[in-house]
Amino acid sequence: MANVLEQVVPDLYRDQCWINGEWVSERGRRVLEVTNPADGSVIGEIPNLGPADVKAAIDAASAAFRTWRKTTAAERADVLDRWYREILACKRELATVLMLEQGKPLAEALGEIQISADYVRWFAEEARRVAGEVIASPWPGQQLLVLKQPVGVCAAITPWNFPSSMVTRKLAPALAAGCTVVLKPAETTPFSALALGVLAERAGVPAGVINIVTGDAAPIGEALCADPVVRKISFTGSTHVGRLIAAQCAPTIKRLSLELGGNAPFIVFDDADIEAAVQGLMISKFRNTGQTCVCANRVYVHAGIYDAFAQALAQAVDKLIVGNGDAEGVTQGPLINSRALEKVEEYVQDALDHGGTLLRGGRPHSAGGTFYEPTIITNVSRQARMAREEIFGPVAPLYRFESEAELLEMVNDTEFGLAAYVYTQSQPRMLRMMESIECGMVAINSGLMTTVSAPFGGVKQSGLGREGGRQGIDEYLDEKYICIAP
Ligand SMILES: NC(=O)C1=CN([C@@H]2O[C@H](COP(=O)(O)OP(=O)(O)OC[C@H]3O[C@@H](n4cnc5c(N)ncnc54)[C@H](OP(=O)(O)O)[C@@H]3O)[C@@H](O)[C@H]2O)C=CC1
Ligand SMILES: O=C(O)CCCC(=O)O
Repeated sequence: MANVLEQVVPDLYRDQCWINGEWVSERGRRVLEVTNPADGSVIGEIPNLGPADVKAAIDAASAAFRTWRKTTAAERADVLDRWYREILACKRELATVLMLEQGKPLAEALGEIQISADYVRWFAEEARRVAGEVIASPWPGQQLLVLKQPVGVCAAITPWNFPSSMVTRKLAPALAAGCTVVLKPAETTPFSALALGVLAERAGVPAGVINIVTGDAAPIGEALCADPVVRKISFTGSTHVGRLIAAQCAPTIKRLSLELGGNAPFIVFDDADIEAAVQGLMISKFRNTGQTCVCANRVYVHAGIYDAFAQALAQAVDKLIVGNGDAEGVTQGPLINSRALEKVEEYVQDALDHGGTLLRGGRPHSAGGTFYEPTIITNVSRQARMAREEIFGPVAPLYRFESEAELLEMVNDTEFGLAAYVYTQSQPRMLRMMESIECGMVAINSGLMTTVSAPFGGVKQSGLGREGGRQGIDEYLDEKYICIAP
């Protein structure tokens, strides 16, 4: 009997990997079941590929690189543009796959598919704008040039929280630059990536330019990191795995883009528009049920408005609707799996043990499974684990501050440095904050900053490199200096 995905999206469902333009089955190996986090039901199966299959994918990418790198920017832009159109034409089906494997509400899934497509279009445009440099020579008659060339075979390892947009945010700039790719999507959410592969094939992406392998992350990751043919790895996921990948890539000195964990401060000054700040926090904190790396992780509220803000936030949280992604009006899906649920439960208990007070939620949701109640905890201690570690769940911890100096000391007291949010009406304060917070991205009076045209990424242990923006394509280009004597 056909499984759920096969029934719902027959044209986009693949339970095979894509290597050298062929759809490859498990070849007698184990298959892995993929479940819907909303109810635990099995929605499909994927091959659990081993190192030999990964090697075949790398070899295919290497062979394809020889010709793909020689295509013109306009040719690559045309292929990407066709991929963009195929994605948009299947927006609803792709959103359904995403919702079923990841759990996010359908409206959010549709939004993710739109931005996935937009990354492809953005980098189709950027492909044409890659330009080198001519440098003023210190030697008479000599020419000094800088060429930009594709890095080579790249590997992309993508997470389960944005199973579609993280794929195109990596693959589109790679292809635009002239690189070829081996993609390993998260085991929990592989079908969005495989469906994007189907559409890439329809768009005419040549065999071997994109290869998709599925299975256990550790051996596949190791094979990708160890192979000298792979010249770059782009990874999004936990800082823990990011460190491991960096260490595994050290022997072959690969280029790395690492988009890792965050610990975003969300700061509300006493001159802020409280209503706007609450609306911003609802987006920043509760989008994707708190499972984004830029989610507000620490909410700092000035003592003068702390109680009023907490009350307004509680009223907004009361309006959230928890449930299956396809149910009318649902805003909060399940957590990705039982490990994620346990982690959230532990962090909440720890915050309460450290003196925090529950204002809302604080328990698994009555819907069961991995659903968790949208939660607010006030008076959270700086010693609580959630002050230092990424919660990755629908929990808003509130901290009180009095002075800017005290605030900045707390805000920067973290190994992470991805995103920060500041709500204030004071321009001098905005300037001081945007200069002083140690992070890669600051949103001022806004709870959402991700867009294809801006460079996304962190400092400190939140990662290396930038994705999106005009910077995103540079991650896939090497610079070659040429010195020409007469
Ligand atoms: N920056 C971000 O957006 C993300 C941050 N996180 C953070 O990590 C926490 C734990 O989540 P978790 O899913 O365990 O995070 P992981 O870092 O384990 O998973 C993220 C990605 O890394 C892959 N991966 C896991 N182990 C390896 C490995 N040894 N080599 C190569 N790739 C590997 C996973 O593949 P597979 O799924 O197949 O195991 C997945 O694709 C979250 O609570 C959150 O704090 C998690 C995901 C995304
Ligand atoms: O969590 C991430 O790794 C990416 C976030 C993308 C977004 O903000 O939409």
